Amino acid sequence: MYGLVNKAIQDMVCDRFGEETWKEIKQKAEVAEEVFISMEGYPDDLTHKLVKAASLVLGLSSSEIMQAFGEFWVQYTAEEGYGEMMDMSGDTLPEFLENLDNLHARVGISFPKLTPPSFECSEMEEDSLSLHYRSTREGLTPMIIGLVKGLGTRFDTEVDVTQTHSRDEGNDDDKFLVKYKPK
Ligand SMILES: O=C(O)CCCCN(CCc1ccccc1OCc1ccc(-c2ccc(Oc3ccccc3)cc2)cc1)Cc1ccc(C(=O)O)cc1
Repeated sequence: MYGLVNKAIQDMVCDRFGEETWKEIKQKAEVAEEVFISMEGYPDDLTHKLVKAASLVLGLSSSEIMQAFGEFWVQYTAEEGYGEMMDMSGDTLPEFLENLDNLHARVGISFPKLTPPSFECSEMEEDSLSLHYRSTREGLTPMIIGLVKGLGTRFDTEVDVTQTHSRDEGNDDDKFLVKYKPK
């Protein structure tokens, strides 16, 4: 995973809970890195250790941490220089979700070490769609719920996300019912 993800976790914790709490989380995660270099590749396990340690230190479940992080990521990356790229990926929540693989392909051209998940939309209705999420990574599914909620905020759209299929149940992807209503 690119360091931008770990840096975003650090910034979210520091913004919301302060530097001291972040130091405690890094210590508990046994992460020695002083800083995360956005363009460096880091083992996925480091990110999982940060989420686990944050869950213990903050007294929140890993799922709550990942959902909050997914929501934070949308605004954070828009502010960290990827806003234009995201603007090009759609003017509405359903459009953006349909273009998410193209967005990752564009990022991957500049940053070849990117190993993005794949997203596919199906059963498109006026106010709902099914979102399929496939990834080489385990355990980040709750982040997707937060990401979709973050897109609801970005597109000023009421959104409701419920997981309908899980890889844990032997499906080859996670599937979410996304209901949305532009405000
Ligand atoms: O892998 C999984 O199973 C779950 C992780 C899902 C995280 N994605 C979120 C995708 C997303 C969903 C909804 C709305 C916005 C989203 O992301 C927009 C986006 C995607 C990628 C980047 C990005 C940009 C540069 C990166 O790396 C850098 C950073 C600085 C300098 C050089 C490279 C890494 C990711 C920025 C915004 C983004 C992503 C982040 C990192 C990676 C990766 O390191 O492979 C792959 C994908």
